[in-house]
Amino acid sequence: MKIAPSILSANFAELGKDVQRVAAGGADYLHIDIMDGHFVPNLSFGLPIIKALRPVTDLPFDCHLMVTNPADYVQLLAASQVQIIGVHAETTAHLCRLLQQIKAAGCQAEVVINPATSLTVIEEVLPLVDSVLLMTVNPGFGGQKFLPFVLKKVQRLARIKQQNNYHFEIEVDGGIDPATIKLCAAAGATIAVAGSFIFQNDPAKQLALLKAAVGE
Ligand SMILES: O=C(CO)[C@H](O)[C@H](O)COP(=O)(O)O
Ligand SMILES: [Fe+2]
Repeated sequence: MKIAPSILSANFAELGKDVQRVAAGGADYLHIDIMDGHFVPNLSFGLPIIKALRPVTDLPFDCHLMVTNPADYVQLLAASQVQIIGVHAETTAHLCRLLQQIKAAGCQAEVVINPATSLTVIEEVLPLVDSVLLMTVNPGFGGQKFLPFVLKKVQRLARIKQQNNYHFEIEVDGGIDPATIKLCAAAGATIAVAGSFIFQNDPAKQLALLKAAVGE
């Protein structure tokens, strides 16, 4: 199980230091939540923050776009050396084209769905994607409670992946702590995003608690 700390819950007054702390603690990715106040009822941060953080760490940037017009940002994010671009299936009528644009820009394509969105919405594009992010909270805010009904969706996706010999990562995002990461790993998730759990205390210590919970 790989871990992607979400900087949404970092201390913004010392963001660079917090990023270095999670990198030193053994994080596998840096999860960056971009919110526009339209697709989700919250604002977070944008490209200047990504550009400022890029020289701070070699960790791959996993950019979770919670915006109504993700296609407008693909080129800008690729130019800012973001490795993974995650787009919500709910934001576009042309999901296949959007994922192709991400790949053509040289990035890994990640498709994201809300807790209430069915896997059937993304089934046809599964051969195209590098990762599938299943939201385990309703997107928009850190510190929310994990929604256990999504575990069945994780299991179903893991089964589809195995049956078709697909190679995408199965990522979960929201409400991850030592108890819920264990449930997600058992269901077949391969990457866990964690924000408030990691940054509520010493990030390296918190990362170690998550890894220990999944036997790493
Ligand atoms: O996409 C997100 C919210 O929309 C965040 O990545 C997620 O909520 C992480 O925060 P926490 O671990 O505190 O739930
Ligand atoms: Fe996220």
